[in-house]
Amino acid sequence: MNAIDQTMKQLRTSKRAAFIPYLTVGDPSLTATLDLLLELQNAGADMIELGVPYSDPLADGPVIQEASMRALRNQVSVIDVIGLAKLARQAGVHIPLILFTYYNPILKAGLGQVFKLMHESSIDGVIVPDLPIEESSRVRAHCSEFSIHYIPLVAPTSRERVKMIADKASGFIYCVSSLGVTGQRQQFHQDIEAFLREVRKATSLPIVVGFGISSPEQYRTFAKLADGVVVGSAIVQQVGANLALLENPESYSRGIHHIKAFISTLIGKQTTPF
Ligand SMILES: O=P(O)(O)OC[C@@H](O)[C@@H](O)c1c[nH]c2ccccc12
Repeated sequence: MNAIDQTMKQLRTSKRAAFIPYLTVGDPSLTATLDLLLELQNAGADMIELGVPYSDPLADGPVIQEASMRALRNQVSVIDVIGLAKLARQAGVHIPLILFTYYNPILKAGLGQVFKLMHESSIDGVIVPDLPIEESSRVRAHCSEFSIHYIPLVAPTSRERVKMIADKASGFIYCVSSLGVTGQRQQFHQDIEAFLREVRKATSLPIVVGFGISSPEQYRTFAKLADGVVVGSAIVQQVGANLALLENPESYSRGIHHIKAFISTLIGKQTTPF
């Protein structure tokens, strides 16, 4: 059984939604990302989305776009991201890791090579937001070869496609809460609850919701409606806000602590004083 399945099974027993943070890997450095992975795990993350920086992130808002540009200044490639996952495993990150990448970087790196390396790094799932399910057979074949879950996105506008997408999915279904691009928001799609109920009817897989979730209230609301909640931009924004601290060895741990405090508040855990 894949680690994602085990985690979702345990969470179902304890009646708790998975907390799934997203980070842009290499922002502002690979070292900082490695430390943040450990901090996220300590703060209560149940799985983590490892974002591959990309020059044309069409589904991303300004926060993740800027994070991608910062990481690309360090020339972070999809191979570097997979290599970091391996280092994270050696450093004690044991929760499931999901590679989050646009299609171009893995196509250019070679799907066979990418999936072999992902397997060696114990990466448990992959999300490719710009790969339509109709064109995903090659990626899904590589996923099956290494028992890596292929996690598709479904949007409130793709209702008639939900069943077809769900039938080709594994791990969980990623339901985006709103139309448009990633980024913190006050409003979500007007009938998001009905949409989540429809997705639940179309699959026996866990359903996870993401897009725009950035406050403890929003987190609590969605944690009741889904089996997992993804938070990306709000956390990536905290990395951007603490860049100066993170880029100076003297204040680095203070920067990490600020991000950790934000996450603890977001998911409703008490923080230890610095
Ligand atoms: O950033 P947000 O609004 O919290 O949404 C999650 C998102 O970051 C992450 O899952 C993601 C990053 N890039 C994406 C592109 C498409 C869909 C989802 C994503």
